[in-house]
Amino acid sequence: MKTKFIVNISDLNHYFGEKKVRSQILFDINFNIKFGEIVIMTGPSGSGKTTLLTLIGGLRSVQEGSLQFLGQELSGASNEQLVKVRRHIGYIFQAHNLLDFLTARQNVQMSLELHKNISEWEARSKSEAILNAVKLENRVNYYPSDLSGGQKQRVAIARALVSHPKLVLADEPTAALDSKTGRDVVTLMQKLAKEQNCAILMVTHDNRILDIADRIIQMEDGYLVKEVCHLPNG
Ligand SMILES: Nc1ncnc2c1ncn2[C@@H]1O[C@H](COP(=O)(O)OP(=O)(O)OP(=O)(O)O)[C@@H](O)[C@H]1O
Repeated sequence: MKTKFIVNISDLNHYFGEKKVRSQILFDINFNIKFGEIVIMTGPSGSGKTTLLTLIGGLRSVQEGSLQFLGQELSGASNEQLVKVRRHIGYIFQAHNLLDFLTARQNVQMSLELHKNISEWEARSKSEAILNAVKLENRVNYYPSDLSGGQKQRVAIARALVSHPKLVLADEPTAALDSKTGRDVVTLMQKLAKEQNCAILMVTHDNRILDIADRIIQMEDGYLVKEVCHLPNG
């Protein structure tokens, strides 16, 4: 049966450490993400947001409970299966994580190189097109050190979206930006994601951007404590 959810989590628990120092970080998480939906996750520092994001992203192994991505169970998945899952996901982090020795285009193109059936010419032209979409057409050959914070974050958005992922995971993408630039960056993410029917799960402490969400969820001490649905302008 085809699932309407891109992510489907039930009774998920997670622990760090072993034996006596083992401590539980996530408790009984139940939550879904629909195709094309923008979900914002908030909550105090240390409440487990990044841990949950990395589990959903196939960047760490599920220990207890169920986490399905596109209907595929990630609990007990092999490394190979996790690598395949990651191809459907774009990642955007606070510190943009661009490679300094590659130009804007090369940084974007790198993420297409995971997709082996794309020729170099095609990868290059797709990369230039998406840099165009984030209004960096005149910065294609610039290195990250010659770009502003907002421009770097736009390259990171282009890199995350160039392969048309089903889901983008963003961890505080506006943290290093002033409020206007931060706003522009998330508006752009929202626009591109809606065009591509790509879901976004974004961790943020930035109250000024909450209105771009279809849904807001809140973490506290490892629990998902609150969910606000159907915002008026979501
Ligand atoms: N690799 C690790 N080993 C042990 N404990 C960890 C590890 N990673 C995170 N933790 C602990 O797990 C808890 C949740 O951390 P997490 O980074 O998920 O929180 P967060 O809500 O994303 O915080 P922040 O908003 O500060 O980024 C914290 O108490 C943290 O110290």
